[in-house]
Amino acid sequence: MTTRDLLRALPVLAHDMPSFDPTGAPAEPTALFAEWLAEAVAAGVDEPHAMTVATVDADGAPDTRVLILKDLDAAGWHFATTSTSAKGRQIAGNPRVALGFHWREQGRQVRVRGTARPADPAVSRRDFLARPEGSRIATLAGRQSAVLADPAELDRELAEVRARLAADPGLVAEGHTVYSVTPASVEFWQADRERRHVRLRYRRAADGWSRELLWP
Ligand SMILES: Cc1cc2nc3c(=O)[nH]c(=O)nc-3n(C[C@H](O)[C@H](O)[C@H](O)COP(=O)(O)O)c2cc1C
Repeated sequence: MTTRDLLRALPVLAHDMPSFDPTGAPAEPTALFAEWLAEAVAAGVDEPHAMTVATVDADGAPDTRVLILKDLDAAGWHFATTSTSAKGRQIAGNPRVALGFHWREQGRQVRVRGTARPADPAVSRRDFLARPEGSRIATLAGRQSAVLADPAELDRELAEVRARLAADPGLVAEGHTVYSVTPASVEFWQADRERRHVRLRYRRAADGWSRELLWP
């Protein structure tokens, strides 16, 4: 079987999915996102807090990777990473980002477009200290996205950091940064088996949010 045949034999949006009535949608996109996230968790969606984060580099070329959503509040969607990583440098050069969530089991997609801002250093510090030991060791070993010339170097660094952390449990990785994404637009997409998908887009307006339906 060719890869093409393999791909074309795979079903898509063929399972039972919830319906979405946009007429009853809340005025704020964060409220609808919180509802959908809670429903995704209740439905047993695997890693519903994993999202694709798109950035652009200094040449305007897009880049994406998966990150974990750490919080959602009035400031927006939060994630944590290293400011000196590829994405951290890209955000420093151009803070415009996009987030993508895909909750396969429910046929749902949420797209957020907005601006990322680093949180107060005290917030990032608290976030770091609340992380499991393994995550702290990995971040303290640092240099995310730099070229790894020799895997043995990583093992040495991890062992060294583990010893340093045991001696000083309050160690904080300098570059660990919480970013919040202030949304400019948020789109909620609900699949339909008959392909009559529902799309609701919120756009920031002078006095709150405008809401509009989109053709599927
Ligand atoms: C499910 C999943 C969750 C991840 N969560 C994070 C995260 O919260 N923070 C992070 O820095 N990298 C996370 N990663 C790794 C990133 O996808 C990426 O490889 C890393 O941050 C380097 O990205 P960059 O080179 O674009 O800076 C995660 C990867 C996966 C698959």
